[in-house]
Amino acid sequence: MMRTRPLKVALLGCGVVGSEVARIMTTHAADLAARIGAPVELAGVAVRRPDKVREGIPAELITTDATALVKRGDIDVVVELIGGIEPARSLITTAFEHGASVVSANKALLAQDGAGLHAIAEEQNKDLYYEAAVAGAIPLIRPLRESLAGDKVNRVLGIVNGTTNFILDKMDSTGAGYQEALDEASALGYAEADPTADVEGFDAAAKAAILAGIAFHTRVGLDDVYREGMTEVTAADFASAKGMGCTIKLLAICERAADGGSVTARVHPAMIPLAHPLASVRGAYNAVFVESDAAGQLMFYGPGAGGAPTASAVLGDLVAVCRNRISGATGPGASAYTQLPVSPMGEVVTRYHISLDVADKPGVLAQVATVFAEHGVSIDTVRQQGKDGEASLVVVTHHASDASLNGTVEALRSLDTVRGVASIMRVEGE
Ligand SMILES: NC(=O)C1=CN([C@@H]2O[C@H](COP(=O)(O)OP(=O)(O)OC[C@H]3O[C@@H](n4cnc5c(N)ncnc54)[C@H](O)[C@@H]3O)[C@@H](O)[C@H]2O)C=CC1
Ligand SMILES: N[C@@H](CC=O)C(=O)O
Ligand code: NA
Repeated sequence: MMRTRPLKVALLGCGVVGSEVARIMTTHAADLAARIGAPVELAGVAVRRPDKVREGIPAELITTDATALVKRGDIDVVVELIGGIEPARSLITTAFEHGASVVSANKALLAQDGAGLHAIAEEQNKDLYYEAAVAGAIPLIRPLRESLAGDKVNRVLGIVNGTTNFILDKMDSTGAGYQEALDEASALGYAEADPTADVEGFDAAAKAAILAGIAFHTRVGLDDVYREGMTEVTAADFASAKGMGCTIKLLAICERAADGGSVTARVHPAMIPLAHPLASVRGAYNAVFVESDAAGQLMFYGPGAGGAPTASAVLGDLVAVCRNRISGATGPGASAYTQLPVSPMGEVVTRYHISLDVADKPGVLAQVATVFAEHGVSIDTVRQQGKDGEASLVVVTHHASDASLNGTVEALRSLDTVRGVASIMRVEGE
């Protein structure tokens, strides 16, 4: 039966995502009411620039005082879409304290203080939902928190940043320059307010921290995630990758150790074989593999960024939270009972592609091979190309620990015959 009193929603931020949330709330109002069992009313919209024309949003709903809005006391759900740490954190906390549940897309904040916010939500018996915070429109948080709650997840691996995938795809498929591709991603609403968060891997690292915490029922901080961005990836790296039948993607990889006693989380560019499903993830799309004991391998794929796709995930959360308000229930809270330690990057084991500039003279190859052997790093393939007394040597290793590989590279740099280490890239997905 339809409840007549509407559920009141306060929207904080009306930018790329917020404006789409407001639009869908208006255009789909009747369907949302039918699915929830009560009308949902936009009761206030906090913005920074009140003079901007916002089609479809009555002027009387606009305010620049977000704090007063979340303190009103008649608000059922606060939808936080301003981003950043402050004032977002204080506004969410105040919202809980004044009786509202919260939907957010703010991965930076959730990675930094998800535990604290969950604790306040639980204290106040309110919901905190954030499907849009990881992999945009793709249902991933809810499947991990709910659908897979009876299984044991061992690995989460994928592309979780739309902007960098868009840039890498453009560089690879059209030969576009890095800056040109980044400008286009920003214009399309994919990039963060400061795109450094995307290209330096901070955004993907925040998502990895959130995913690892939920997947392994533990707490993984932002500082626990090893992070390398994609600004150093060059056209030469793409050429090398092509030579190996690979492409380059920025990956987030969260793993439970084989003995189950610890976890790792990392973000870095990696070569992956063209035949791997992640290689064909184009533009701002994301794709994430989840491996678990009973389900086996699951793949989640879809738009990872952009106003409307992200708004879809926000609206899904809004419906869930509204349903909970009506039934008097709350959804699942934080689950960090395993308290697994996070191992350092040095213990991660993977394969590597190393490109060296060396002197083109007899014995160099043997010298280089000896350094690898001395550090316990086994070589899979070596390719050598001569150029005017110099040569480039491309070594692909078998699985080795990051610490052994770093030791090898350090020793290689001290050889007279090694002029430089042109690039080091991990090889995943084989
Ligand atoms: N754009 C995307 O594809 C995705 C964005 N997100 C997240 O969604 C959130 C919003 O992102 P976008 O809409 O892209 O950013 P945006 O920069 O387009 O919008 C944020 C809006 O909040 C406003 N704002 C900032 N501080 C405010 C304050 N104190 N009071 C009122 N308004 C304030 C800004 O003026 C701006 O209009 C961020 O947390 C972002 O990380 C998540 C997934 C995808
Ligand atoms: N800037 C982010 C937006 C979505 O989370 C991205 O590009 O993935
Ligand atoms: Na999502």
